[in-house]
Amino acid sequence: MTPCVLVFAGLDPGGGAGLAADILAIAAQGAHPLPVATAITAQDNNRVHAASPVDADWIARQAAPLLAAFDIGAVKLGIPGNAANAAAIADVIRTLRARRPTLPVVLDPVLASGYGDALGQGDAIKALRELLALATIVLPNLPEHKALGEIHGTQMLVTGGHAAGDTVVNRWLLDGVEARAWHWPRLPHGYHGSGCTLAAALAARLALGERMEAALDAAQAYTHHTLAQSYALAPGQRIPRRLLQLTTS
Ligand SMILES: Cc1ncc(COP(=O)(O)O)c(N)n1
Repeated sequence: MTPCVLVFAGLDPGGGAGLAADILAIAAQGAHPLPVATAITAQDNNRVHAASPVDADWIARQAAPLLAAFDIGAVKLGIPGNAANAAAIADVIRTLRARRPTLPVVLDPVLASGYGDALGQGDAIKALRELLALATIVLPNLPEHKALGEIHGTQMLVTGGHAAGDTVVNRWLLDGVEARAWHWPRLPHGYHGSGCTLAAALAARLALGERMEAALDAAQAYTHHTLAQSYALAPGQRIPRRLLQLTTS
């Protein structure tokens, strides 16, 4: 059966990040996305102009029919929008975990856009706190890792895209101790939605039943490929190519 990944994330109508990115990245792994909207945003490939959370009631309302009808193999968390939405998402996860205690939950702790634009209301770290405690693995970039610190009992993949150098080093930490590091050749551009792509692909791989190390391998290789094959819609950040191109030779 095709496994489902329940996604909580914001809508980027530019199609570069958030739900649109997650849907493509999950489908590309062979899993089925269940996209629950947490916020509506106004953005292009570079800047976030505005973000508005959905009513917190609508988190449970969107998720309820999905929980009733579908077998959920993993959860991917992007921006919650505000603290009330984060609490409602945490309730959904607790319901799912009561059925399946080992349910993988992948959290992309988005504190701001690449340019530092806000993606929600209120203190983003405070809103994430309850979700961080429920996550199986958290994928912070270097600035996010610095802001969050270590989270006891939670695995992390700290992505090194923000450091200098010809290689991007992604570090897998178990309780703060490095289990493995991956080295990827640095690509020459900036990308919109690369963090979303990696977290969504990882959640899909876990839903497909892969073990964490294999899933991390596959999700990073896929993400690197989407960046290497990226395309431009406008000057500035490029868009990861998340769907394979069919050749017609
Ligand atoms: C709705 C939404 N969610 C997340 C991001 C961050 O994207 P990135 O993966 O580039 O950090 C974004 N720009 N918009």
